[in-house]
Amino acid sequence: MEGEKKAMQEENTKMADVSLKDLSKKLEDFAKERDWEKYHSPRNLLLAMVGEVGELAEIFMWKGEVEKGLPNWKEAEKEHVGEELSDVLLYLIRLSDMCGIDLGDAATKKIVKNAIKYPPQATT
Ligand SMILES: Nc1ccn([C@H]2C[C@H](O)[C@@H](COP(=O)(O)OP(=O)(O)OP(=O)(O)O)O2)c(=O)n1
Repeated sequence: MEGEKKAMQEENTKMADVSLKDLSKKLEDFAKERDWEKYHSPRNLLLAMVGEVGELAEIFMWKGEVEKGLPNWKEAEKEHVGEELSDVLLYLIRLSDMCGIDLGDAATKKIVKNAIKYPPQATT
Protein backbone atom coordinates (compact mmCIF):
# COMPACT_ATOMS: atom_id res chain seq x y z
CA MET A 1 0.00 0.00 0.00
CA GLU A 2 2.82 2.40 0.96
CA GLY A 3 4.61 1.51 -2.28
CA GLU A 4 1.45 2.12 -4.27
CA LYS A 5 0.99 5.55 -2.64
CA LYS A 6 4.62 6.45 -3.36
CA ALA A 7 4.24 5.38 -7.01
CA MET A 8 1.11 7.55 -7.32
CA GLN A 9 2.91 10.52 -5.77
CA GLU A 10 5.81 10.03 -8.17
CA GLU A 11 3.38 9.86 -11.10
CA ASN A 12 1.67 13.07 -9.90
CA THR A 13 5.03 14.83 -9.63
CA LYS A 14 5.91 13.66 -13.12
CA MET A 15 2.59 15.00 -14.44
CA ALA A 16 3.07 18.37 -12.71
CA ASP A 17 6.57 18.67 -14.17
CA VAL A 18 5.55 17.83 -17.71
CA SER A 19 7.28 19.96 -20.34
CA LEU A 20 6.11 21.20 -23.73
CA LYS A 21 8.74 18.91 -25.28
CA ASP A 22 7.34 15.86 -23.41
CA LEU A 23 3.83 16.64 -24.65
CA SER A 24 5.12 17.29 -28.15
CA LYS A 25 6.79 13.85 -28.24
CA LYS A 26 3.63 12.15 -26.94
CA LEU A 27 1.58 13.88 -29.66
CA GLU A 28 4.06 12.84 -32.33
CA ASP A 29 3.88 9.21 -31.13
CA PHE A 30 0.06 9.38 -30.95
CA ALA A 31 -0.16 10.56 -34.58
CA LYS A 32 2.45 8.03 -35.82
CA GLU A 33 0.80 5.06 -34.08
CA ARG A 34 -2.52 5.86 -35.83
CA ASP A 35 -1.02 6.93 -39.17
CA TRP A 36 -2.65 10.33 -38.58
CA GLU A 37 0.38 12.43 -39.53
CA LYS A 38 -1.24 12.98 -42.94
CA TYR A 39 -4.11 14.83 -41.21
CA HIS A 40 -1.86 17.01 -39.05
CA SER A 41 -1.21 19.79 -41.54
CA PRO A 42 -0.80 23.31 -40.10
CA ARG A 43 -4.19 24.43 -41.43
CA ASN A 44 -6.06 21.35 -40.14
CA LEU A 45 -4.46 21.73 -36.72
CA LEU A 46 -5.28 25.43 -36.59
CA LEU A 47 -8.94 24.72 -37.40
CA ALA A 48 -9.04 21.87 -34.87
CA MET A 49 -7.59 24.18 -32.19
CA VAL A 50 -10.13 26.92 -32.92
CA GLY A 51 -12.87 24.27 -32.72
CA GLU A 52 -11.64 23.29 -29.26
CA VAL A 53 -11.56 26.98 -28.19
CA GLY A 54 -15.23 27.03 -29.24
CA GLU A 55 -15.96 23.95 -27.09
CA LEU A 56 -14.24 25.66 -24.15
CA ALA A 57 -16.27 28.84 -24.71
CA GLU A 58 -19.45 26.78 -24.83
CA ILE A 59 -18.93 25.67 -21.21
CA PHE A 60 -18.81 29.33 -20.07
CA MET A 61 -21.62 30.47 -22.35
CA TRP A 62 -24.62 32.13 -20.64
CA LYS A 63 -23.15 31.67 -17.16
CA GLY A 64 -22.54 35.42 -16.66
CA GLU A 65 -19.34 36.45 -14.86
CA VAL A 66 -17.51 33.54 -13.28
CA GLU A 67 -15.44 33.70 -10.09
CA LYS A 68 -11.74 32.83 -10.22
CA GLY A 69 -11.16 29.18 -9.33
CA LEU A 70 -14.72 28.30 -10.42
CA PRO A 71 -15.72 27.81 -6.74
CA ASN A 72 -19.40 26.95 -7.29
CA TRP A 73 -18.93 24.65 -10.25
CA LYS A 74 -19.62 20.91 -10.16
CA GLU A 75 -16.50 18.70 -10.25
CA ALA A 76 -17.65 17.22 -13.58
CA GLU A 77 -17.89 20.71 -15.09
CA LYS A 78 -14.41 21.63 -13.87
CA GLU A 79 -13.07 18.37 -15.27
CA HIS A 80 -14.68 19.25 -18.60
CA VAL A 81 -12.93 22.67 -18.53
CA GLY A 82 -9.62 20.88 -17.93
CA GLU A 83 -10.24 18.57 -20.89
CA GLU A 84 -11.08 21.38 -23.30
CA LEU A 85 -8.11 23.48 -22.11
CA SER A 86 -5.94 20.42 -22.72
CA ASP A 87 -7.30 19.95 -26.24
CA VAL A 88 -6.48 23.59 -27.02
CA LEU A 89 -2.97 23.22 -25.59
CA LEU A 90 -2.29 19.92 -27.34
CA TYR A 91 -3.39 21.22 -30.75
CA LEU A 92 -1.36 24.41 -30.14
CA ILE A 93 1.78 22.38 -29.40
CA ARG A 94 1.25 20.13 -32.42
CA LEU A 95 0.54 23.16 -34.64
CA SER A 96 3.76 24.81 -33.45
CA ASP A 97 5.70 21.63 -34.25
CA MET A 98 4.18 21.35 -37.70
CA CYS A 99 5.15 25.01 -38.31
CA GLY A 100 8.73 24.34 -37.20
CA ILE A 101 8.35 26.69 -34.23
CA ASP A 102 9.88 25.88 -30.83
CA LEU A 103 6.93 27.04 -28.71
CA GLY A 104 8.80 27.13 -25.39
CA ASP A 105 11.53 29.24 -26.93
CA ALA A 106 9.08 31.52 -28.78
CA ALA A 107 6.90 32.05 -25.68
CA THR A 108 9.92 32.80 -23.49
CA LYS A 109 11.15 35.39 -26.00
CA LYS A 110 7.64 36.87 -26.23
CA ILE A 111 7.43 37.32 -22.43
CA VAL A 112 10.69 39.30 -22.57
CA LYS A 113 9.32 41.39 -25.45
CA ASN A 114 6.08 42.03 -23.52
CA ALA A 115 8.03 43.19 -20.46
CA ILE A 116 9.98 45.70 -22.58
CA LYS A 117 6.81 46.99 -24.23
CA TYR A 118 4.96 47.24 -20.88
CA PRO A 119 7.50 48.16 -18.18
CA PRO A 120 6.21 47.63 -14.58
CA GLN A 121 6.24 51.34 -13.63
CA ALA A 122 3.96 52.12 -16.58
CA THR A 123 1.15 49.93 -15.23
CA THR A 124 -1.24 51.24 -12.57
N1 LIG B 1 -7.00 13.94 -35.93
C1 LIG B 1 -6.91 14.05 -34.60
C2 LIG B 1 -8.04 13.91 -33.77
C3 LIG B 1 -7.89 14.04 -32.41
N2 LIG B 1 -6.68 14.31 -31.88
C4 LIG B 1 -6.51 14.48 -30.44
C5 LIG B 1 -6.10 15.88 -30.05
C6 LIG B 1 -7.16 16.34 -29.07
O1 LIG B 1 -6.59 16.37 -27.74
C7 LIG B 1 -8.27 15.29 -29.10
C8 LIG B 1 -9.51 15.80 -29.75
O2 LIG B 1 -10.39 14.72 -29.86
P1 LIG B 1 -11.89 14.89 -30.38
O3 LIG B 1 -11.87 15.44 -31.76
O4 LIG B 1 -12.57 13.58 -30.16
O5 LIG B 1 -12.50 16.05 -29.47
P2 LIG B 1 -13.09 15.98 -27.99
O6 LIG B 1 -12.20 15.13 -27.14
O7 LIG B 1 -13.29 17.43 -27.59
O8 LIG B 1 -14.47 15.21 -28.17
P3 LIG B 1 -15.91 15.85 -28.40
O9 LIG B 1 -15.75 16.85 -29.53
O10 LIG B 1 -16.74 14.65 -28.78
O11 LIG B 1 -16.28 16.51 -27.11
O12 LIG B 1 -7.72 14.17 -29.79
C9 LIG B 1 -5.59 14.43 -32.71
O13 LIG B 1 -4.47 14.64 -32.23
N3 LIG B 1 -5.72 14.31 -34.05
